[in-house]
Amino acid sequence: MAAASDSSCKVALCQMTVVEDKATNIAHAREMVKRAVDSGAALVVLPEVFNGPYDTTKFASFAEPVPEVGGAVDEAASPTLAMLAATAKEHGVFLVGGSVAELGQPASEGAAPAVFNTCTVWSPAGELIAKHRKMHLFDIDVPGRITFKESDSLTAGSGLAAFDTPFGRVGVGICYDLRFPQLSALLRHKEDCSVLVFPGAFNTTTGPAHWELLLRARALDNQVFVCACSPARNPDAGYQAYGHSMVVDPWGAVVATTEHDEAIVLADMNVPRAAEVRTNIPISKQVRTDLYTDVEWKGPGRA
Ligand SMILES: NC(=O)CC(=O)C(=O)O
Repeated sequence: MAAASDSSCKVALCQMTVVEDKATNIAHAREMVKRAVDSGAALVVLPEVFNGPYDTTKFASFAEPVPEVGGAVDEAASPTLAMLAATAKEHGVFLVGGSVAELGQPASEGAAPAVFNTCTVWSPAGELIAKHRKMHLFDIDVPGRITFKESDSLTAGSGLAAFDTPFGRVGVGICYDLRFPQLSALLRHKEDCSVLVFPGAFNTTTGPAHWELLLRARALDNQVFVCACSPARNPDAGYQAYGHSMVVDPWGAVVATTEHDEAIVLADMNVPRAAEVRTNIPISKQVRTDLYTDVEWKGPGRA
């Protein structure tokens, strides 16, 4: 395992090119993780849906069963997860395995199996230590630019996922989850995370407008490190990923990023910096939770 003190950690975001062929993607992810570890990373992150195309008509055919936290991988049924477990163990790193389409149980008897967009996290011993099912599905319609409806083929998750490391507690969300400040706030305040990791795949419409803004906002309003890993742009793909994988510090500054081509983004995270920023600007202590319960809106968002 790459040297990591108790407080600082080198993170690597593997902005990999994803193609139509699952076996090629699995082999390529394994090779990029190795390169990241060779660069000194102790925490390695892969992109959203890294083992196949980001395409609602194809999620089901790429889906694999995902065990519960602590469970064993069925190597024949879940070759992507088998690779993640083995690679984390081989290199002794924490591996945030981007996301894969997860083959779940049918919602009712006779129904098709539910499919989730699921991030798995692997310990340096190769154990599954966290699992997050994308909580907010990416259903948008920007006429003439992009229409995407994950809910055509995916089911939303409902739980929080976080894990402990020697350098601090890390929370996980996936892509569109970034747009909901409530989830990041829960990871920060309920789960006590100092680092948030988001495998994500914004696109050439929403990426330039919102990606950096959202990552910096989540870092600043929670005073945490935010690490977001995208696929590289593949000109042959139906969905054009934005790229620009990025690490933002608790002050809201971008500390490492790239363009849209394949790359490994590396950053040193001095995790105690999060506590320092919270002392400098103590919004967690100044927050008026005594008032919000009286005035809080508990209904759905207004259209
Ligand atoms: N792909 C996503 O889940 C989200 C996205 O592209 C966006 O919010 O924009």
